[in-house]
Amino acid sequence: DNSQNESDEPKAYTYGTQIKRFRNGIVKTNNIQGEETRDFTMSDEPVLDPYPSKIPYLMDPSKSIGFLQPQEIGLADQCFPRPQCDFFNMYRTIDGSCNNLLYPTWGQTNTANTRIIQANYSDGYSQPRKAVSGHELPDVRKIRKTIFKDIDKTSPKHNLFVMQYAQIITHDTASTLIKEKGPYGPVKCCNDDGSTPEILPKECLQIRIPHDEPQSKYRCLSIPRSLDTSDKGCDIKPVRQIFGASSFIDASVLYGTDYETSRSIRTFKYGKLRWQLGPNGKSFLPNVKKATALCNVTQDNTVCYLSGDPRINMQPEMTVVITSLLRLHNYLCDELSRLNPNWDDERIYQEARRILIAMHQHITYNELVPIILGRDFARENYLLPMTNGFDDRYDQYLNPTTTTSFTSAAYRSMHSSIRGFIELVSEARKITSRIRISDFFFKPDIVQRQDNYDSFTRGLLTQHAQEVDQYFTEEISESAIRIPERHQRVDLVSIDMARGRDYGEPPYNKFRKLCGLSEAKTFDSLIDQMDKKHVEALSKMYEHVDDIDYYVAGLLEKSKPGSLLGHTFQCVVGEMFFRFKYGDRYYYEFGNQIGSFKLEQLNEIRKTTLALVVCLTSDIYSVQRNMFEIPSSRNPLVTCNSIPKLDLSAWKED
Ligand code: HEM
Ligand SMILES: [Ca+2]
Repeated sequence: DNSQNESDEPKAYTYGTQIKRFRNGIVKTNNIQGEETRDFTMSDEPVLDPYPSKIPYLMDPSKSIGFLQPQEIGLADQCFPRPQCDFFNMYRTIDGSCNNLLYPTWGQTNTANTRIIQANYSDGYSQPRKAVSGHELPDVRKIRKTIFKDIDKTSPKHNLFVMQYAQIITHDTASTLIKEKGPYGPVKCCNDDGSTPEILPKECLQIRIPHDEPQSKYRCLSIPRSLDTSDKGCDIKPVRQIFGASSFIDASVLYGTDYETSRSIRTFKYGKLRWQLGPNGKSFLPNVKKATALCNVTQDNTVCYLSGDPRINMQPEMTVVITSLLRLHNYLCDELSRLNPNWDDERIYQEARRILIAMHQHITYNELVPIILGRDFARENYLLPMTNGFDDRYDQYLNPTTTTSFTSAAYRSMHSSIRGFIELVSEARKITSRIRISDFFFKPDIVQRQDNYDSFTRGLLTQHAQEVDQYFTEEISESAIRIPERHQRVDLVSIDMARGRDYGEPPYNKFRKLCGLSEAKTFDSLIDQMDKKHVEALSKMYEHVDDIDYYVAGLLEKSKPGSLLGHTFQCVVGEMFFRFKYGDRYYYEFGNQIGSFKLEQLNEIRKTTLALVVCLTSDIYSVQRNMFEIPSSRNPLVTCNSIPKLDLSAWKED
């Protein structure tokens, strides 16, 4: 009887039918009309991981313990009204609703995150986890100061574009909302003068400063807890977090996730999105010149951009890449109106949006995913796009909703790849200046000064990323969101750990089990995934091996061959990208769906590269083909003229 112990017994029946169904689809290759891609960008790339692991969904079901039952995964669905769906809508909705026609709230904005392992709250409802002994877990700031120091270790091969595109995927698929109102008014986790409130409101996460750190009265780190189903008056147990973005990889960062925003950024002429001309005659996102919590302008003549996502002004490189998507959208509109002069604004907007999303998904699965997860792993788990034909593996029973384990730990680990100083680089690939990133949080003005836009982009292509490891730049762990007038500094790494506890993430050991490893009985058994010194660090920090935070141990794991991530992060991120793909009815490679492309259109989309997008949307003359790797003799700069273009004539209507 496995009803007694939630996660100890194999649940062969969990997902049984769906697994079989998907597996049949895969095993019987005659079901697939096309071929999986082999290597696109580097044909001589060797196999790095001869034994790539499988994501939980594709693993032997008896091993994928820890999964919730389908009805538990969809537990929060009952909290939200069922939207009315138009079954014949060729285009995605803005908020992601009705993507799944059976479960129309799956992936929809302002619904709840889902989980892949049952939550671990100390009260079974919403209070953060405690140690097995019943004591408090170690303070996150203490862990941060002891284990996650600032040591410079750059990736030999990968550039900062990996970091930046990865963050775009984050904002596309997740947006944690926070509790803003408590019973006694707005939630304040830190006083205005930067000191800690004497009684911390229960809507706040306690982040204590360890005693051996220099103390200051004005050093408050506490942060609000995230908004959850109980705030929406929905009493499910344990709570689920509400998120403010559509789960699907649908460029909602550019287009918005609610109808009001999406309309506010449209011109309603020729399908185009609103733009303004920068001083150099190039288009930039609309400048709203309005200070908000997420844009720190003090004077009227400075810049605050508007786009589909409020985090657009967070840091300049984010702004640069979203600006390139804006330019791409408007370029596509020009091309489509030239081909189809009779199309109205709505038609052009929707078609350009559909093409842009497809290009964005293609870059994600063809270029980014193989870098983050490893090409062999990506191939093993059916994440690579096909070279021709349609894919018919849409799975209506696969829930694409963003999971808490992905956002609070596995994918957040890439905060480790951030550089503290950002290089601006000339066409001759000389560094022309270097900025300190914390000077430019929420101050995007710099992007449209002189030719900075191009220089930032070249910087993303030539500057090495940091390794995804236990080291984090103090630019984010000591000064992210430096607000000088409020003496407030934030430690993003401590927040990451605290957020995991806020979400009720189970400890590391559960993820070992989920991902096909054995549950560690003692600290020493962790040695299969990490160096001895890390095992020791963990055993000094935590009382019990079952206490270890997933985020912490995951970052200490050795990375898998060809991947930026260790075993359990690769597993959970892999699972998520699988769901974002096979759970998205509008995924660009699917045939036989209402929103499917024609085959000749699909084959054009497959020519998309990040190189093409950068060439189309900037004044840069040369780029490397493999855009997420540093230029080298194997990955030389080539002129933009030599990058294959898309021929949009397949979109011309008779
Ligand atoms: C300079 C760059 C970046 C800054 C300043 C930054 C900052 C932040 C902040 C302030 C949060 C919210 C923390 C919270 O309250 O829980 C966050 C969340 C997050 N970040 Fe970053 N981040 C950066 C880059 C990245 C990158 C490269 C990734 C790559 C995957 C990433 C992944 C995430 C994820 C998954 C979340 C959770 C999102 C959510 O649930 O809303 N971030 N980041
Ligand atoms: Ca989205």
